[in-house]
Amino acid sequence: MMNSRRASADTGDDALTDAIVIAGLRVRRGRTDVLHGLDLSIPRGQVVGLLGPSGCGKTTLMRAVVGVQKVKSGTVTVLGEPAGTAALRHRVGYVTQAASVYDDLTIRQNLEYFRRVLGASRADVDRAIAATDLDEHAGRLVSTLSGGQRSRVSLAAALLGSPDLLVLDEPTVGLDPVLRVELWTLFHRLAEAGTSLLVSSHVMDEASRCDRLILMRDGAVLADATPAELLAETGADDAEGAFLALLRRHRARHALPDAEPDAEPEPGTEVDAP
Ligand SMILES: Nc1ncnc2c1ncn2[C@@H]1O[C@H](COP(=O)(O)OP(=O)(O)OP(=O)(O)O)[C@@H](O)[C@H]1O
Repeated sequence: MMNSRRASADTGDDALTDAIVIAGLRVRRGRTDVLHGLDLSIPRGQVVGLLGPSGCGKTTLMRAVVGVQKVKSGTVTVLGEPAGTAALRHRVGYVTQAASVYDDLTIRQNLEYFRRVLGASRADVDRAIAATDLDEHAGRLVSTLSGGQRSRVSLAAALLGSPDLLVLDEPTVGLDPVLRVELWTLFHRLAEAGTSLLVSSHVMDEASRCDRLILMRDGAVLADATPAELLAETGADDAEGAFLALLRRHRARHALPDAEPDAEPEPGTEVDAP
């Protein structure tokens, strides 16, 4: 695996300096071995992208990070604590692919409800609404919102209580390019304020928006590097090219047949499993 942080991953201080440290993580779902002994460390205060084709294990990895995934072996340490422990309940925000807000409540009513469940402050609701640019819609029923607005309500709910780590599963899926840019800008604003973000996507042109990238394939990590390091290391012009170059390298190393034809995916399209 290409990993420009391996030296730091070998030090014993990772649990303190990194938001997430994963060692030897194996997960089996149903009859499928989904993650095959993953080692990974994810720094604090950055927007880290988790990219790879549909079905490669991104959601499974995120579920392990938030502590809702049964694991076969290995450890997942989040903010210095074992994933899923009670101490992390208010420190980790998770937005799943499915909308997690109530259609028959307004934005503000939804956030008030979640605020009370979390025991967060009243001021948090206004802060979360402002952070997601939902001020002018706050009194509207969620059922009347567009897909992008609805995604932002889920994100606003995850921001309640000011979590130290946000785990966002494909938050930009189905959004138009303008909304996608707005959301990525918001992610970076949150990171600048000290939040760590792990954001999954299977749209490769979102790679350049991340501070750091984890490229996954078939339950394994192909690369863990900055976008610039990835391009320099592979000689590719963009993330798609880098992904394909790493894939060829991975196949050669594991003596797997090359894909035919080795077509470059269009920017903004899914990278289909060859
Ligand atoms: N509940 C389940 N039971 C059995 N297998 C599952 C279950 N959920 C997912 N899988 C399998 O685990 C593998 C990884 O799925 P996962 O959802 O983690 O991938 P992903 O990279 O997040 O995909 P996508 O980008 O489409 O969301 C796939 O082979 C999938 O079929």
